[in-house]
Amino acid sequence: MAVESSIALRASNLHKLYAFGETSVAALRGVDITIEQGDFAALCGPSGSGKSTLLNLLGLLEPPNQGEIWLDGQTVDHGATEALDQLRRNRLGFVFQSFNLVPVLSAIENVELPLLMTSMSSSERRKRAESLLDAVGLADRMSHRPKQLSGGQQQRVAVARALVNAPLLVLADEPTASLDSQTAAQLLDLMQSLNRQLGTAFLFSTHDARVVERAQKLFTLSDGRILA
Ligand SMILES: Nc1ncnc2c1ncn2[C@@H]1O[C@H](COP(=O)(O)OP(=O)(O)OP(=O)(O)O)[C@@H](O)[C@H]1O
Repeated sequence: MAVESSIALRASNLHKLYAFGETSVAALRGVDITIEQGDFAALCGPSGSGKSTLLNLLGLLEPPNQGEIWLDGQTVDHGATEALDQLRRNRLGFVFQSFNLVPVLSAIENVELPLLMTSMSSSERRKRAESLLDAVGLADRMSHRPKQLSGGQQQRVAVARALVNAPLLVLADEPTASLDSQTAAQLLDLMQSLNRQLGTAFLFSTHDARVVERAQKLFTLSDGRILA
């Protein structure tokens, strides 16, 4: 099914069930969500309401038990592993609460990582990674390893890495949760300015009221459903 071109991602009637032994948990129970190009959107809700599960499904990291996802106008086929990997690599970026940088690589090598699977030349890769590290204010930290950087700086590297493949949408799971409030505010300023500058859509989950305030769009999850 084709969807309108201003829509970055749409999901309909998503269900996710986790089963273990005789018990199971319905983490998502019929979620509909639309992210338009250029959105700066937040997903909030109490612990256990399904925020991470929803981000994992929208990030094509896990398949739903039921429901459909359209990304960049294409219906996602969860069985087509290679096409799924390619779609994820080319159209999505990820930021995690715990930064998830590779400790033995420098900041610039971490940012270049998503480009290694593309046909881009090494000089072009380096140029893109440099320009993104510059954009996140880390031009003077390119050769530092993650442990030589502060938490806020590490998360900036992660934001640069998420954007290096020029994705349509960045999914960020509690991106400010490991940061103090001042650093969290600076990271949000940065994400917001990159959102405006590059037109990349952002969807981030959060518990933090200050993060929620910045969002143009707010989705509230409760017990596996999005509240109207
Ligand atoms: N891999 C898994 N196996 C089994 N149950 C899971 C798994 N992942 C999540 N769940 C369950 O699904 C429900 C939703 O979890 P999820 O992590 O999506 O919530 P959340 O809103 O992100 O919570 P938090 O804010 O605490 O991170 C919870 O009841 C959780 O225990």
